[in-house]
Amino acid sequence: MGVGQLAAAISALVFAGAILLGYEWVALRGALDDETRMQAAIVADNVAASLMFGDPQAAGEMLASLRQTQSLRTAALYGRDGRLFARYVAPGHAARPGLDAAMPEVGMLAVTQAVSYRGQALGRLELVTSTDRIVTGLLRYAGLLALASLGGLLVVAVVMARTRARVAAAERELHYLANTDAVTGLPNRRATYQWLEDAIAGHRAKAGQVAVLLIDLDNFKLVNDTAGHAAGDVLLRQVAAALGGVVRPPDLVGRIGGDEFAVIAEVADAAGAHAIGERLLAALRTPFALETGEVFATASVGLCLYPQDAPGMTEVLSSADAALYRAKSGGRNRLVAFVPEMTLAAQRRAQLEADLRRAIEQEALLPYYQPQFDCRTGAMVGVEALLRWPHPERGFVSPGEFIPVAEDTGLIVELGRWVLRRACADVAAWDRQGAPPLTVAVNVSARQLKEPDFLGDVLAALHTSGLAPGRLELELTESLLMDDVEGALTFMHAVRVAGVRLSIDDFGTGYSSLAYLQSFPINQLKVDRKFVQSLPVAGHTIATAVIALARGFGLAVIAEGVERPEQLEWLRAAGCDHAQGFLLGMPMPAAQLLALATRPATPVEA
Ligand SMILES: Nc1nc2c(ncn2[C@@H]2O[C@@H]3COP(=O)(O)O[C@H]4[C@@H](O)[C@H](n5cnc6c(=O)[nH]c(N)nc65)O[C@@H]4COP(=O)(O)O[C@H]3[C@H]2O)c(=O)[nH]1
Repeated sequence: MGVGQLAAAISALVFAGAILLGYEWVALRGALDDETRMQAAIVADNVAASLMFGDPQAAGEMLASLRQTQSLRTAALYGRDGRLFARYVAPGHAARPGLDAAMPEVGMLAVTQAVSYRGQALGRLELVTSTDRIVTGLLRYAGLLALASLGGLLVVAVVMARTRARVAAAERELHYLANTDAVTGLPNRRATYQWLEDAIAGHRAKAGQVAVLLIDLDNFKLVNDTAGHAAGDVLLRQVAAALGGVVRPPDLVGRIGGDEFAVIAEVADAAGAHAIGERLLAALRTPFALETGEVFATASVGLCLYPQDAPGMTEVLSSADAALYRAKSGGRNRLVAFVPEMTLAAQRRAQLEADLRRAIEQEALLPYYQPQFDCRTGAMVGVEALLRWPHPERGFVSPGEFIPVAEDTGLIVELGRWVLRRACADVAAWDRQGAPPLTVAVNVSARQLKEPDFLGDVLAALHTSGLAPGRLELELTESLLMDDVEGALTFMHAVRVAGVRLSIDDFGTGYSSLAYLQSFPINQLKVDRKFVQSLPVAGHTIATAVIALARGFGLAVIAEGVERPEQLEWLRAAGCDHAQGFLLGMPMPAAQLLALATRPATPVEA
């Protein structure tokens, strides 16, 4: 209990005690008054005869009988003329001056009673009693009250002190929980940002810079998915320890997201910040030991300096984020420092995302179709569906620009579902309008494959359009397959059972191992246009190898990006089954493709 509270409690108790004592005084004094009056009435009756017969001795004896009454001080009987007739004075006390003495002394209570006989006034009797007994009782009562109050105060003070200690401990616990990451024990996002805010606020007058390094683990998701969450937590703790080993107080390492950490350090200049960034990368390049084996948790690091690169907390964070994004998109496992152009790129990207969201809502994107031809017969055998986005201000935006945004934001799931439905519906409609039975290849993103009901989406698109499953070909990229081999295999087997065809896009550009290739239930390999473009001068080694590989595994092979007749000629001679490219047909709107497909002669013969 604080001094102020104690004083308030004591004042309240004193006030309450005073009211109680006052009340008690009035009550007890009233009782004494009643008692004395009653005595006076009895004595008055008894002394009436003495007064009437003028016998003061008998009256004095009668008054003296009151000696048993402890508090009585004097009893005096006055005649009709007001003269004293008889008196009793308690031993050790003085007599009162007379009946008309105005007020009784302090501590005394005086009661007068008329003495009469059959209605005839004979005189007056005055009894004076002391209130000492009441005062003594009240003092005792006040003492007890004070003792009880003190005891109560003591108990309250002890209880309050304990409650306070408990509240303080709970507050400390809450503060810890609110500011600490439960897995690593590092400051969490909130505490890290608070630290940054304080560092910026405290820095203003100082020289040097506050460096913000955002660290994103490159392989964490893979570890979490393959080795389980417990292993993921162990890895996070080891990473936290490794980062902590690089940074010295007062600099801070915090965990600000699933696999995102931040380091806030006060440095002399940009070189100092770079040095920390490099040390962080080096610390994460050493393998971490998990129960399932060693893993490498390399990281991408984005660096931004306050005040050199950004004027405040929000800007410094978004700029570090832009640098981190650049580090990730630039191939990961690297440190990228913020440069002003990144802000523009980030703004452009954010704008693109907003525009894309709107375009998807308004179904403003278009499926274009690029024809695919049989290299031997020259007949059109299929199409590849390629998205086009006619942007109201920017004209056609390249899928190379908006597909990664759609993938990052998850918009690709909805977009991909829509393309699937449109592509199947368009090809089925062409059938009805006299086109040859074309296959339609649709690109699939890794994110779509991870959707639990992607297979359901594929089957629904086929069912709604009425297209035979064998006419739909899903194009999967090598990197997509290697991202989650088990998941991809499960999906591939299921979709193949349904009769849908599978093709590996951009073959030769990823890291697929031949062992995997053997286990993938695919129908076709697609030679990447990078190899086709340098044909026939260069690139033929890989192109020949891919064609041979396809033959070996009993797969069809298609070449994309055929731009020149000699490339087509080379592919035809090398035994490539199908070809697509600007030479044979540009990606075009559905109506134009239908016109081309229903035309008697095919361009490959040209
Ligand atoms: N230089 C050259 N290029 C040629 C030639 N013939 C065709 N191309 C281009 O090559 C790309 C082939 O598509 P991709 O490898 O699947 O690569 C596609 C694909 O990965 C992605 N994409 C496009 N539409 C979709 C879609 O609906 N879903 C998904 N997930 N990705 C899509 O965007 C990428 C780029 O698409 P586009 O810009 O349409 O670019 C297309 C096409 O226009 C040629 O002779 N020379």
